[in-house]
Amino acid sequence: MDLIRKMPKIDLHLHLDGCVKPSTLLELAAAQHRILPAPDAPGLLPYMQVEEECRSLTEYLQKFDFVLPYLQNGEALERVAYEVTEQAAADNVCYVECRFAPMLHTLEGLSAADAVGHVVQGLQRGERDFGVKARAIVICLRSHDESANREALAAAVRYAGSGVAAVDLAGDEASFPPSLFRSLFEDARRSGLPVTIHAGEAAGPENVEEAVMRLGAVRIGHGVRAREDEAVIAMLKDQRIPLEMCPVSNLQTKAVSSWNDYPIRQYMEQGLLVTVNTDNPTVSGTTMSKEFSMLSKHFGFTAEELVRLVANSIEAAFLEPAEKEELRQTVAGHMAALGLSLPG
Ligand SMILES: O=c1[nH]cnc2c1ncn2[C@H]1C[C@H](O)[C@@H](CO)O1
Ligand SMILES: [Zn+2]
Repeated sequence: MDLIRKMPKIDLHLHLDGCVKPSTLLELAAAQHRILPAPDAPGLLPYMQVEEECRSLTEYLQKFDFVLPYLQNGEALERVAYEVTEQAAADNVCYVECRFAPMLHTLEGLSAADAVGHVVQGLQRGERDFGVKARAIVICLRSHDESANREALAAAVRYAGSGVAAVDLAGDEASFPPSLFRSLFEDARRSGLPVTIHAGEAAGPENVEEAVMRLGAVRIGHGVRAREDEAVIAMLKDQRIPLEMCPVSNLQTKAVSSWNDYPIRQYMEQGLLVTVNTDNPTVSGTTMSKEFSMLSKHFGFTAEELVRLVANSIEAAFLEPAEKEELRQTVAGHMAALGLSLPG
């Protein structure tokens, strides 16, 4: 566990509104003169974190409704983004891609572009203070209409290359298949921003295929159910599409029924480019170190195998080649100090 904690790690799939600290929520609520249902951090946690008995992605997503009312101004957004980098540094995560849906933060008059601007500012301040590299990913939501999603996309394009690294599609996968978003993502691709899409989490492998082949996704969020179709697995392998797997979250949302059933080893043996991420540290009660510990506990992952996952994340990162090389050098240096070598 100590080696896992010290190991330099990368988190490519983490939602801003899924990692608000209860202690921060208390302060945000006080500053906004809002009443919370509990007076202290331990009392708030059950409102912000799923229980063992979570039955589905739909139930999991309800936890986000609790924090969103407090994330409606620039100061709050900048603060939670800053704390993403602080939390990353505390777990030796040296690069983080933090995703969020700007339209969820416009309920009190903030524009989508301003929301993105504040998050980017928080991440950049965190980069300076904590020595963690950070980029934002802008999420379009499955439950939002075309015009809301176009506003989110326009905000992403405005910050493309200056803080925003990609666009994503998230939300209720079971009710809204990716095919509904073809025209939106055609425009996203035209803008030059890379695309990652949540798929194969709460619906089948056809969504993974659609996301890659029709929506132009160059990475897939989760992809757990891709295993139900050999042709989809072959496509992911041939096109070297990274999977952003989030083991603890995937168990909670019932993308799989048990650890025994989790296809991570199978995917690695099939030659897929697997990365491991947290999804929502507060909602899921996890950290990168916990994710790696679970893999070591349930699948016997060795230190070398965990290092391979970190190397995969470097390959999958939405960074320019020179920045990626710089990240590789940093990670390789930290690994070497622990007696570990980063594969090329
Ligand atoms: O695992 C997930 N799958 C689909 N949507 C998700 C997941 N985790 C968070 N979200 C949604 C809820 C958040 O409010 C939104 C923006 O971060 O993204
Ligand atoms: Zn996610």
